[in-house]
Amino acid sequence: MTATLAKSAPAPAAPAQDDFLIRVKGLRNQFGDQVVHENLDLDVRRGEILGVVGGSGTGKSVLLRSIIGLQTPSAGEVTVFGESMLGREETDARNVRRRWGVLFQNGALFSTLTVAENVQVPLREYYRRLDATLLDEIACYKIAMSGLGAEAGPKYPSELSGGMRKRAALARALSLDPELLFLDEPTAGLDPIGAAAFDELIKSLKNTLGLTVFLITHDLDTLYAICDRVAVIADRKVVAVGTIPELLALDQPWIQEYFNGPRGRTAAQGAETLHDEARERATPPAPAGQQADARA
Ligand SMILES: Nc1ncnc2c1ncn2[C@@H]1O[C@H](COP(=O)(O)OP(=O)(O)OP(=O)(O)O)[C@@H](O)[C@H]1O
Repeated sequence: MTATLAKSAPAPAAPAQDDFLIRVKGLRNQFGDQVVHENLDLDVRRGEILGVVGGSGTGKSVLLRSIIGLQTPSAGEVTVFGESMLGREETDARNVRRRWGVLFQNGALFSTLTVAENVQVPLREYYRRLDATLLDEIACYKIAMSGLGAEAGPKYPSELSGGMRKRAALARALSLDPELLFLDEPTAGLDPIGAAAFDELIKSLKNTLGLTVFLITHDLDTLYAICDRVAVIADRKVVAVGTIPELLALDQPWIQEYFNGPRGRTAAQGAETLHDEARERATPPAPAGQQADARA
């Protein structure tokens, strides 16, 4: 029976090795007696927005830090762009690091530098010979890409709203034209309209620049609006990865509570409404005669 089904409906081809930009295998992280990750596996596919969710303290940020080399795991393997990230020489690691951008949870902007100077920090680190005019031009361009006006460039982080600081941090994360973007709770602290605008920005940057995005979030609306797949961390490991419908079909208590709780249902309804509105906009109105027929 199974064989017949397999013949008539072949399973989709498994992604090739180089379709994975990030591969984490058997990761273990421990602080004192506290084991945060045990035998954690995760693959991130090229070109996808992967949402990473889990309860508070389940180790989402520690996972991000392990992938980008800010946290040395006690066991496991992390490869990014096919390169092993653990135990690398600093020069090698720098060459890999320049291919990604990171937006940390609190933005992590340098408070004594203006927005434009913040954006220039990675450029100065990697391209020491760039002249001041070019640095200014690149900073202007990145600031515009992140949706800020040019007037934000000479401002200090303390002079910006929370949403503007997120965009400034995003401009800095984009400064080296990354292929891969790490975002740690990018919409936390934003009002719903600001959060939705930020989601749209991430989606359009992903589409226009061909980015792969690793996105930690608690924001259900973000998951529905922009994530291709979602990875769920619980019990110290990734317990499931898939599209939201795939996750909803699983009998996993945290997943059911998260997506089917009151907030999850509201986010799903919101996504459905947006989907319907988009479909209506995309459907050309029927000719007048046909409309009359339909009403009759
Ligand atoms: N440098 C550290 N030293 C000791 N414990 C740490 C360190 N970094 C993280 N932890 C602990 O590891 C656990 C996971 O932290 P992490 O910040 O990854 O959680 P999270 O899932 O991102 O949480 P949240 O959703 O609340 O941001 C927490 O219990 C935290 O206290």
